[in-house]
Amino acid sequence: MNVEVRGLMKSFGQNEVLKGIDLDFRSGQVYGLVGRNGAGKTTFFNCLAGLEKHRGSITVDSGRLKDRLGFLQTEPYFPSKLTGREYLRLFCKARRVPDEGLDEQNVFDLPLDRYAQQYSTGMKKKLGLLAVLLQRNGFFILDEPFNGVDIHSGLLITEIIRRLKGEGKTVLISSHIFSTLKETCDTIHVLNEGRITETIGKDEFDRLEHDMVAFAVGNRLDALRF
Ligand SMILES: Nc1ncnc2c1ncn2[C@@H]1O[C@H](COP(=O)(O)OP(=O)(O)OP(=O)(O)O)[C@@H](O)[C@H]1O
Repeated sequence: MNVEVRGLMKSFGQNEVLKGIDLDFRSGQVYGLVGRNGAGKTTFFNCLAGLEKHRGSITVDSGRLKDRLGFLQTEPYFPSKLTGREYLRLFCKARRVPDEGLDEQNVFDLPLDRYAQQYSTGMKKKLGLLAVLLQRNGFFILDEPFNGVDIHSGLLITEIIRRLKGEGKTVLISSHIFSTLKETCDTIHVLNEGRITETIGKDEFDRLEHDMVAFAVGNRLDALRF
């Protein structure tokens, strides 16, 4: 699924968070979006998902984005009194895909008959991811998919992203853990003060990481006595 974003702008009152984003997302590609806390990554995702009003255009090569979008939010929301199994069924029903074989497809070994709201942080993330995977979407936005998940699950998620790419899906990830982006992405976009300031291909990931360490650490700690 190919998606073209042009001149996307979003403000909250006087706070101009996105000041004109132009990006292209292509089938079979994995994109990373990095930026400091508050840079606007989640706001950008919410605009793509149609959850926030914005200026600018989002064009899709076929159909409507929202009909093929799997959006894993940073903190997925779960209604009370809904079990993991019921949550997965609800997602399948929304896309009219079969909800059979949920136990076999429960690759994260989640306790599907417990209330999802009572899951741990990592379990909630994995349930949210499983739900959008079962829907067989074409475009995935994964907002911090590795946050809070254990090492085994992190490895599994890395492999899932590789396989989504192999299936020709489009994947957009944000993560504060650079190594996970290095392992999964083809391209990384840097969001800074409302604009995309750098777009980096695989061969430059090490250089970007080096620049980030230099900027983040530099001589900042010299004044700290511990
Ligand atoms: N609903 C809202 N109302 C007002 N301001 C908002 C709202 N949502 C986000 N913001 C502001 O927009 C800016 C970008 O926030 P956003 O959550 O998109 O950043 P982020 O890059 O995802 O940050 P983080 O890495 O911490 O998750 C911040 O200044 C934030 O306070």
